[in-house]
Amino acid sequence: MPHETGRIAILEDDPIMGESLHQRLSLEGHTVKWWTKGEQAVRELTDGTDAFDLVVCDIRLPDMNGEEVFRKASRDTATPFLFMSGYGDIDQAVRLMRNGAVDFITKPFDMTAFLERVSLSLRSKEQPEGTLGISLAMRNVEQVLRRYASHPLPVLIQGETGTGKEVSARFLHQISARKASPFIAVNCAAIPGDLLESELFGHEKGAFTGAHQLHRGYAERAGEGILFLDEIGDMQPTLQVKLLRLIEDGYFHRVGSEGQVPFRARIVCATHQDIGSDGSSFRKDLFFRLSTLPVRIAPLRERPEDILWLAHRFLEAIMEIRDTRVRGIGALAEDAMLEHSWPGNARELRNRLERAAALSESMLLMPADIFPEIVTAYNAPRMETLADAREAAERRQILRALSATNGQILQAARRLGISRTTLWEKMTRFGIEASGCSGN
Ligand SMILES: Nc1ncnc2c1ncn2[C@@H]1O[C@H](COP(=O)(O)OP(=O)(O)OP(=O)(O)O)[C@@H](O)[C@H]1O
Repeated sequence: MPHETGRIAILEDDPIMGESLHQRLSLEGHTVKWWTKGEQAVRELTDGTDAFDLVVCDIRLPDMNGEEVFRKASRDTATPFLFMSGYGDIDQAVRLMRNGAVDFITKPFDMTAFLERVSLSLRSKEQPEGTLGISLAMRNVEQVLRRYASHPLPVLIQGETGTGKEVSARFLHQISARKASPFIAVNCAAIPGDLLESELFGHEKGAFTGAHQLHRGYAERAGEGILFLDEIGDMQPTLQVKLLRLIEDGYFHRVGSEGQVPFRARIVCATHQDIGSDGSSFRKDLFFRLSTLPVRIAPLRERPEDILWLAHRFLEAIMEIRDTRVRGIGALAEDAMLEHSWPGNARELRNRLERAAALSESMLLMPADIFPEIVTAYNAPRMETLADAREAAERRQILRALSATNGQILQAARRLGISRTTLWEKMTRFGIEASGCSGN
């Protein structure tokens, strides 16, 4: 089973568990570091001497809680955390995932399952391949980002949770001249407000009790790259003022210093909140600055063309690294996916497929594999007219053909055995959008 290798840190106080994870990960070809104390982990994760691709972290530790370690180490949120939680810690683990951890696995687990989670976590931060989707909406996003790529101005990415805001920000980084410089991701909701200032701007030695040495913040460490401020809507008002000043002046002060540090990175922010609305308490002047170049990522339900396209990409990635019998998605499961409203967007789609691939016994995924909770309702006979049933089937078949041809309308029409004009007419009638005016 091919897999990614990387630099992995383990934070586990149990000597037997720690030793066995260390041995196994080393055997798999990873470079492994093992800490038994939270304080040790925080120190090494934040002093900038070593960079890790993944931290595998126990939630219960003798000196501090794994959540605390994650918060403190979120000074380097670019490092993904995979949590190992006991059954009673699941709520906490889920909360941590919402705050930026990549994944969690419940103890006790078997080693194969653990290694799969590690591979998936390592891959979760992989660079996008250059295409964000086949829907008109996502192609527009891609075009807009390509247009924005060469500017130094801030970009504001808005969209529901899980729509792919961070994926889009990383895409922007990859297609820009800043590619060779860092992409520093900061989850503003994951770092307590009073800590965020010194995390962003750094602090001088002796700036406050406990500031034993000079600390360079994210703004400095981003160099000439991208400073990605996720969940910007959660930033405290006092810090909003400082961010505004940084954008206007082009420099900032480390906490406890009068000296000016030039800011050379580009700011890209993301939020699922409507921070520009009248009802929002977010500073209007900052909003206008940040949203100079706005991008809106539509929810998945508004771009059904991307559902199967994403599903097949996710499944292929899962099949590459997982020992699964699954080789594809059955037609009924595809129908069910096209009918689902995807409140958790692309993240929900990925999670459902991961679970389905892990649990399914068959080669083709069935609706029950992907939607175990609604399968009864799905199987219940629904009474509809023949005309409605025919239209629904036609719509699904068109979406399948578009997914299989990466949104190429001429090719999709050929596959469907109809003319391009007929396909256009049907797509318009069914409210399906696609890119294709130009020679598609
Ligand atoms: N266009 C895409 N191509 C490939 N993977 C995607 C795409 N969009 C989203 N994903 C996957 O869906 C998941 C969620 O994406 P991402 O973290 O970018 O969303 P988000 O909008 O930033 O979420 P949040 O609001 O919770 O921060 C990730 O696993 C990501 O890899």
